[in-house]
Amino acid sequence: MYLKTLHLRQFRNYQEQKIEFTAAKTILVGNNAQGKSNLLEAVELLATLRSHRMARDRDLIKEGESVSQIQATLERQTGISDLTLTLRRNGRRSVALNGESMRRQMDFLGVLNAVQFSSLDLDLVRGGPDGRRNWLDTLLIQLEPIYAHILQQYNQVLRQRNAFLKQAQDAASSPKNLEQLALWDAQLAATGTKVIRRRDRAIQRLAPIAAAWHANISGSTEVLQIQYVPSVPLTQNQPEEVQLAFLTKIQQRAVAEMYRGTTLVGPHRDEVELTINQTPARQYGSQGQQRTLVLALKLAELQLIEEVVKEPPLLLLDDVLAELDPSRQNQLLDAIQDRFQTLITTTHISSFDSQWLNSSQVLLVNAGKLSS
Ligand SMILES: Nc1ncnc2c1ncn2[C@@H]1O[C@H](COP(=O)(O)OP(=O)(O)OP(=O)(O)O)[C@@H](O)[C@H]1O
Repeated sequence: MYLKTLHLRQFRNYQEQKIEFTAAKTILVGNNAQGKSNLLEAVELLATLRSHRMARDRDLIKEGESVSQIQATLERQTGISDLTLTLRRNGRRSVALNGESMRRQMDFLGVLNAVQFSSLDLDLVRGGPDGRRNWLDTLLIQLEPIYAHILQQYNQVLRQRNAFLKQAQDAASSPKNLEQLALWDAQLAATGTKVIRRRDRAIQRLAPIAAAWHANISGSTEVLQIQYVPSVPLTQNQPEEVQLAFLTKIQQRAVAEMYRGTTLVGPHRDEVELTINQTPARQYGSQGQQRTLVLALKLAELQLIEEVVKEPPLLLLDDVLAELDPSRQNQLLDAIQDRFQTLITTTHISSFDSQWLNSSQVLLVNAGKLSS
């Protein structure tokens, strides 16, 4: 797929900016805080309706404005699509495809696919489990857009169940409350099971691809394992079995949940374990080795999305090339070639080899304005 144009209106530090992409690689050059990452974030939003910076919509809208709009034309094998995302200060969003407003955001997801790679991704190795869950969810949204809806349903039930547990804390064992709790348990297990089964499937597909990339980059000296460790034991991926295991576990933790006033079982407590040579990756080796792991994950994401959607997704490289040593840079560049349209941000154009520069479109970014 190929992003032909992008039009930002009152987005972050851009007042109004139209961009036409004229090469498979676009390098955005500028000093810190000029708007390079903001531009990549706009593309990421069109792909996933999420920002890996976890920004609220009101932070995405230009200061002093109430509405922001991101518009793009995208060429796919099936034809050209026009995507529009409108953000409002009150948090209400709307999406349109080819000028037609889409009622469900799910119908908008999956039109544009992109893999984002920034220095924040190192937190996948070093940070807590929520970052890894978030990464997996963002990938799943692109693999199966209906997952966005499933996750939203689960989170809604979780919020309501938590509110109930808090409010019922003092009279937890009254028959009325127990009856009510059983209803919430059933809903949590039903929606949670859908999340767990999809996360399991995605990791099963991603893990061997990432392990192969990792062996390739590390020269086969290291073995990467990615394992999904759901909060509910998953012996089989049959929905009835998972749901039953969910209910059993939640009943075992009922007293603790009532006491703490919050839900202790479910995919919001899942973990994705990354190990290298059987040692947890966060304890293993140098920062360089941790970067290799993240690079392998990103290459695996690219490959998996391509396999599933049958077209190469976009790659958004936010200031990461300079952080990789020359051999890893080359491995990444070799893997991308011209197959994946790539937007790259950098503060120093000198870090690119001349062959690359010759085949790339170079844009300068300065205080929310682009020039060539
Ligand atoms: N909602 C907003 N309204 C106006 N300006 C904003 C808004 N959000 C962010 N900015 C501005 O955008 C700039 C940050 O841009 P961005 O994160 O794209 O930096 P960058 O060019 O990628 O630089 P770096 O190399 O530091 O990552 C800052 O000047 C910030 O004040």
